[in-house]
Amino acid sequence: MREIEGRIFAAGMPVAALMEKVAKLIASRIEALYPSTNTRRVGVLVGPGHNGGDALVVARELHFQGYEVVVYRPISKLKELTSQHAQYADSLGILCYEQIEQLQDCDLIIDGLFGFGLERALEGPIASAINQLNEWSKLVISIDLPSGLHTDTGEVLGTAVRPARTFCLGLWKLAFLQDQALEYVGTAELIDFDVPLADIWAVLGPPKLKRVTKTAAIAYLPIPRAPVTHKYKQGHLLLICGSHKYGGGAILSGLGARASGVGMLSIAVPEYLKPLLLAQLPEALIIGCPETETGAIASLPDIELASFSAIACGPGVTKDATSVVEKVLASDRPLILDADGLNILAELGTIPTLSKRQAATVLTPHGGEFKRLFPLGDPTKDRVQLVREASKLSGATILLKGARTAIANPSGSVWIVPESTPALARGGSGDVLTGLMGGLVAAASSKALPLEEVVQSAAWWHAQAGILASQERTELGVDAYTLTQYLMAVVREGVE
Ligand SMILES: NC(=O)C1=CN([C@@H]2O[C@H](COP(=O)(O)OP(=O)(O)OC[C@H]3O[C@@H](n4cnc5c(N)ncnc54)[C@H](O)[C@@H]3O)[C@@H](O)[C@H]2O)[C@@H](O)CC1
Ligand SMILES: Nc1ncnc2c1ncn2[C@@H]1O[C@H](COP(=O)(O)OP(=O)(O)O)[C@@H](O)[C@H]1O
Ligand SMILES: [K+]
Repeated sequence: MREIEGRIFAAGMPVAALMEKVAKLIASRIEALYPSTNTRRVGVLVGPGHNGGDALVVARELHFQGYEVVVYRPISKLKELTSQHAQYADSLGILCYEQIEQLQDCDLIIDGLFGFGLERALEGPIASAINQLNEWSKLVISIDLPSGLHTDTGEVLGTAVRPARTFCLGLWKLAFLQDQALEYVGTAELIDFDVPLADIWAVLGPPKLKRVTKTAAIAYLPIPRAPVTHKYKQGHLLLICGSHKYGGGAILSGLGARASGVGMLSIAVPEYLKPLLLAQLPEALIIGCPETETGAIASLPDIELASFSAIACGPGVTKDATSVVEKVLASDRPLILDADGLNILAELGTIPTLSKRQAATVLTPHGGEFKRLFPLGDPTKDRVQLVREASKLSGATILLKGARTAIANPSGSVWIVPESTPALARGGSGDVLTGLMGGLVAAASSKALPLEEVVQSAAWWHAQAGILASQERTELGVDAYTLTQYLMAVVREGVE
């Protein structure tokens, strides 16, 4: 952002003019959301840099709109432009305090302490003031970033403001897409101040980090179908799932795969599950497999793996299905591995095993599985960086599940699903994703859709179904079976 901003300034845009433009946009959003009729007294936290400058321009605008504005300015040494705005605010009679307590009776607090220029951990009186503010549980909104968060990793540097809403300026800062920052940012809104595309490209090159949008996700679904086609042209998925311990995962993945519209669906399960699966998924070919003593799938009988368009393996298989996982890894079919399929891969040795694969592999770990597969660092920290590194090392597409699921590809690109719902944090919802993605990857062969795009489509679709279900049924009403029943509605709304 700093480099992009630098290009804009070098091209002739005055720094002060940009600050004015940005702050006016913020002020008008505040006026729309919190009219002065109900929000009388506004406290503005002003830091030493241009985040503070923005805040002072907002303070001035709100003052002229009839709000009663007071400022808290804990650091007296200000950048020049910020200092000029501070002087002008003083001249208008806007009161300025060095103690946050003076803002305790405000209806709204605007946080302009630090933006992307925060360099080191907050400590001392500023940190105490932020902690105090958080204890008041007041309505707070942050400019650009909650003060205290690292703009890229989203890590809390010492302490951080917890606003109800954050106006992110210009381009989404990476922090907004990192799980660890989400409990801080509140509702995130982008304030678009017309950053020229040419400057973005000049600094970042072709986009390597992408937010999955509805348009991109829908574009890579296998629709519309060719008018003349047949079931084998629409892909054939082999789903390998289930055990005595975990039977339901097979049904959930099967229902996820059904929603993908895949032409043919074969499901390999332990023999005992066959009648149950047949009852739930009459259209599927159910392959009953011999079982280990522990009730896992022991082997895949008489199956020609090469005849499938894709294989998805893992939900509910348990760690005793090693030989099956070895067999699918050795096949030349696109493979999606999930759940214990991943734990088995980790035991086999992730990177040496994957280096022998001849076809594309997609791994869909949650944080715990990721750590076992790739002991690279803590996946609750800078997830985007970690998942990118894991994909580079392994040559596989890695989908790291979470509140902001991140998908990295061997090409170096990372996709992030920018919207989801904690309603999905529930046993079985990942199984649905595996089936859905498996079906889409298999069906993609009919339209020669690239794997990278298909995986992001699946992740988006899954998250949107969760959102839709939780809107209708509350966050408590999205069990994994219900989730499968909402998949179709997402696409119907998307293509309308
Ligand atoms: N392109 C953009 O995104 C635009 C950004 N603007 C604003 O400019 C901000 C960035 O401005 P700056 O680069 O001045 O950075 P900040 O305003 O984020 O803060 C940097 C200042 O804080 C000091 N500082 C850093 N860490 C500290 C710590 N731990 N304790 C005490 N002081 C510390 C630095 O010495 C520096 O003076 C953005 O966040 C945004 O609000 C807008 O004015 C215009 C457009
Ligand atoms: N807090 C959250 N917000 C949004 N999505 C979530 C959240 N927690 C989990 N999810 C999603 O729910 C699914 C859980 O999958 P997983 O952990 O494999 O569960 P299971 O193995 O029980 O099916 C993933 O798609 C994940 O991204
Ligand atoms: K801020």
